[in-house]
Amino acid sequence: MHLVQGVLLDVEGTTSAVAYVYDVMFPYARQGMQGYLDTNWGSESLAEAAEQVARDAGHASLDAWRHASGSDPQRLVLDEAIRLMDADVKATGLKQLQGLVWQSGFESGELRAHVFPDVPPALAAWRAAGVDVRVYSSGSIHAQRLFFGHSEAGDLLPQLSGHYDTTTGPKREAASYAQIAADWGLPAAGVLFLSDIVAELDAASTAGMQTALVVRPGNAAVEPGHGHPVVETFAALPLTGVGR
Ligand SMILES: CSCCC(=O)C(=O)COP(=O)(O)O
Ligand SMILES: [Mg+2]
Repeated sequence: MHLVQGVLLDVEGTTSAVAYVYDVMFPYARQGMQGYLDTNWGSESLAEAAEQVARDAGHASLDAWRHASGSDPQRLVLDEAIRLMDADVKATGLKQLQGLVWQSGFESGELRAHVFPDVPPALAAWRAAGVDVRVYSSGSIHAQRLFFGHSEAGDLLPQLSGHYDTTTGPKREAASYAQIAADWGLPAAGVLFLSDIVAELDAASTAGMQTALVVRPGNAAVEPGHGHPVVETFAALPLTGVGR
């Protein structure tokens, strides 16, 4: 492994169990979506997410969608959110909506994010060694901050120096990783991207990043021959950075 100045982390299947996201967080969002829309329709953050849902659905705006369909905009957004959740589509607008619904769960303590036990000590060790750690997830930046701010291991946000979501670009496109490295101010080759998804690692590698496939309990099996180094724990990555 070459010199690592920054570590870029995927969440689901990498820092945290797929089962926590699918069995706890997604059902929480699905059950709470209609009530959240009913209570908060007209709020600024919900309006922004609703506009993004409309754009993701191919409309110029929510108003344009309403005109084209003749339907109530709140109904359009709810139906589309449920359709996307049922199809497990990680669309930017849906992820923004889910983050808003999760907020009260994380803040009340009803939700506490799972992290694998090797994650908190590795984050602390990497940071102490001068390695900058950031997150790139399909989950919105708002959701990421709630997640790592309310984990089973406590508040991990002080160990993280940045967050990226799909507003930067899709996780399976090399341009997204080039954009992240540019925003970070690091050469792509100085960044190690850790993920459970080979297509994401391929995209990061095409952009020039170092990569490792993270294999965790409960992850989907990965076909051999992908060419990425494999780790089962972050403890296998005793990185020594150079600071910035
Ligand atoms: C960090 S927010 C909850 C996770 C989430 O909604 C998600 O879609 C995870 O996607 P990832 O890109 O981290 O695998
Ligand atoms: Mg993942």
